[in-house]
Amino acid sequence: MAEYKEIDSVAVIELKNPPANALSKALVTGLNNGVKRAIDNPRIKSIVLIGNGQHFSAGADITEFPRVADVTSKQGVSLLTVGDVIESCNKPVVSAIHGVCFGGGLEIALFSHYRLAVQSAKLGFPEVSLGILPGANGTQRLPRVVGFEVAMDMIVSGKPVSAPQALQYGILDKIVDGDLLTAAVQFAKTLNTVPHDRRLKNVPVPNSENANKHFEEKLAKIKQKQRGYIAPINCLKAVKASVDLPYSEGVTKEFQLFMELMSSAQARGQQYSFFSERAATKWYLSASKNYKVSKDIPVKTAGVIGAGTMGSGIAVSLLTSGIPVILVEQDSKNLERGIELIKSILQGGVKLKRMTQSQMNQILQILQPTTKIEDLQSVDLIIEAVFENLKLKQELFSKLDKICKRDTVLCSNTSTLDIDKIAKSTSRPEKVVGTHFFAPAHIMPLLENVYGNHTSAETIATVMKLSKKIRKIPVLVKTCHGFVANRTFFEYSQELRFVVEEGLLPNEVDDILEDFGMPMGVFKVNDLSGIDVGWRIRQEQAIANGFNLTTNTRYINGERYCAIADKIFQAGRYGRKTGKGWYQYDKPGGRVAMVDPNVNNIILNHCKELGLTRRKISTQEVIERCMFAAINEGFRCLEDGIASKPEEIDTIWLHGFGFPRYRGGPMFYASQVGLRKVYERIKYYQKHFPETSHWIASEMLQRIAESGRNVPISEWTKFNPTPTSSRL
Ligand SMILES: CCC/C=C/C(=O)SCCNC(=O)CCNC(=O)[C@H](O)C(C)(C)COP(=O)([O-])OP(=O)([O-])OC[C@H]1O[C@@H](n2cnc3c(N)ncnc32)[C@H](O)[C@@H]1OP(=O)([O-])[O-]
Repeated sequence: MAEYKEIDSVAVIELKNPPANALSKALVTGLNNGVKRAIDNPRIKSIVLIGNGQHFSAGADITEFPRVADVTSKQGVSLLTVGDVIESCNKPVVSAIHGVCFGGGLEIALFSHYRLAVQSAKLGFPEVSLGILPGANGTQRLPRVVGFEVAMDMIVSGKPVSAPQALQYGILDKIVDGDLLTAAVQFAKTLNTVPHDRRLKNVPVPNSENANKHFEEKLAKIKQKQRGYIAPINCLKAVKASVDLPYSEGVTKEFQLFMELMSSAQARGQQYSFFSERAATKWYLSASKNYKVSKDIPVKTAGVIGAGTMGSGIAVSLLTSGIPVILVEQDSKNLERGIELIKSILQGGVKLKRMTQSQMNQILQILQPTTKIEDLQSVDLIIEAVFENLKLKQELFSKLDKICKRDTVLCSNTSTLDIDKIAKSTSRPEKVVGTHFFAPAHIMPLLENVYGNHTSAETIATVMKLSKKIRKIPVLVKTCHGFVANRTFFEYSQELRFVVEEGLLPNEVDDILEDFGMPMGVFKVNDLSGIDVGWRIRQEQAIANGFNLTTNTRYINGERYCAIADKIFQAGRYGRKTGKGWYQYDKPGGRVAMVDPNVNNIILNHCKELGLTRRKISTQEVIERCMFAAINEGFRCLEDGIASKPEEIDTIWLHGFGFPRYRGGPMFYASQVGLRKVYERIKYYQKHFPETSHWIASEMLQRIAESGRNVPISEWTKFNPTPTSSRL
């Protein structure tokens, strides 16, 4: 776990816990033993700490977190005990850093007396994203190196800094070229004693004159931008303690704030999210088709068809990852508009200093716009982003099948359509796959990849690998109407329209959702995506299923239907783009949403016409109805084999819909509420709303709820009544 060796007068202790040298109990004990052995050996004059493999250390071992005392207490060997041993050691200790040096790893480095790194190293305190704070004195030590403001920014944001930036801040003493171990040993040999100010607890926090002002400003920002999150606030308070209190009292304050977080439900949600988004990327169809064994086709060139908002965003994701793109539109006017869109997205990146003008120009060099679809004949992969219409997509795929080389992967950016129906129009169904991007495609992290009955493992491996290359979080699901994202979101939003029909106004519902932690209420989301878009989808579905949808429709095949959204559409209110939808906006395309009495009139008149008596609806009822409807559908996705584990559904909601990370995702939320209670409330709503089939409880949910025990999420799928053998 920690390997000890001696190079002349230098003891080298190598942290070894693949893949990221997480500081497990065993590693920390090994490190402690190693440092003590070096201290006891009179021939040893200095000590080098270095990481084995790709990283120095990714920090404390998150899998051990439930045992809080092990991580922080001074009993047994904890990060703090070994930290004290390192800092008080009379032989100079040098941390030699490569890869990542995060969290507890950086705390070890800050207990060390000197820090060296290679140019590519990254250093930071990501704890805030796990719902905690750097509880091994990181909040007290970093400010003593970089000052209050920089420490506050680093710890509250959780964002790492590059080695050159760390050198500038004074976190690093030196950046070294060539072999890190050789350079670190050489450096360590030049050291004899440990100067007083190399033990950070002896050093005052520099540049802290304006700490109160910075504190207040940051607090206000957190409350506005990270509404509901408690970790950033405790991180901020802990860093402030480094200025307000002597070191020994500061660490006590840090411990108290740390324990508050560690025992919170938010930390459980955020730590679950860390593991669930990793679990979600591990796809498995069978022993011979899974993320471990299936080989991908390298994507060296790509095509994007359709240069609208989605197509342009997708092209930007590929281009900025270094993949040359051939962008196809049907005429030069649309193509020109797409190019301008791409340029304006990239220009935004330049403005935000995410790239330089010259990098932007280089990116544009690998963009090849064209109106000739034949130009796609030799690309490795194509993503189609045309209008959401099955016939149109089938015609396009049939054409591509004839034009493209045999092993080109054909992807559809459909958000709902059955991949098998699209694949049927080609002679290569094994090469057809869904890549459902979320708008804006160059920003939203989720990529819902969808396989059909004939999609090959090689094709799946290709899109899953590509997703990571273009910095997306991929989830693989099976084809069906709406896949997981839209299937579950549909039930959530439909239930909220019913709530409006029964008594609340759209802004009242949105306020409740935003207080719950959603970044935007569902009616604001609707305005953003376009009320006309939803209307068109409903109309197409109605035509496909042979019924006539009017603004008087109340039931479809016995199912409750709410026509208020259709009435909003009929009033010419298409959403933000027209300056009015469920809300009134400051201008067409504007962002400031205001309550509009005209909308309230449409809703009230609708209820009057139908003879509906409106009632007061509690916050609890609103949350239960939208969340439990989505959760029930999530269980049905598991039953149908559309999702293979609850973590996939949660990752989709976290990264596709901005579900609050501290609640883990809807399925984790259900586990926290308790599945017995969720099930009972679903039964209750079924009794009250028998004309809504999404209240028929999933059999899988029922089985778990009636098992009489608290089944952990990892075991839920064992209760699947209809297991699809290939997915288990
Ligand atoms: C005392 C209190 C104060 C201290 C608090 C802390 O330090 S809090 C900690 C603060 N630190 C963080 O928050 C850092 C979190 N980690 C990261 O940011 C990234 O994992 C990475 C940059 C280290 C590697 O990225 P990458 O894209 O190359 O790879 P990848 O992301 O797929 O990970 C590979 C495998 O390593 C696993 N694993 C990783 N770290 C840990 C860990 N700390 N623990 C356990 N496991 C960890 C990960 O689960 C995965 O396992 P799997 O699925 O293969 O079984």
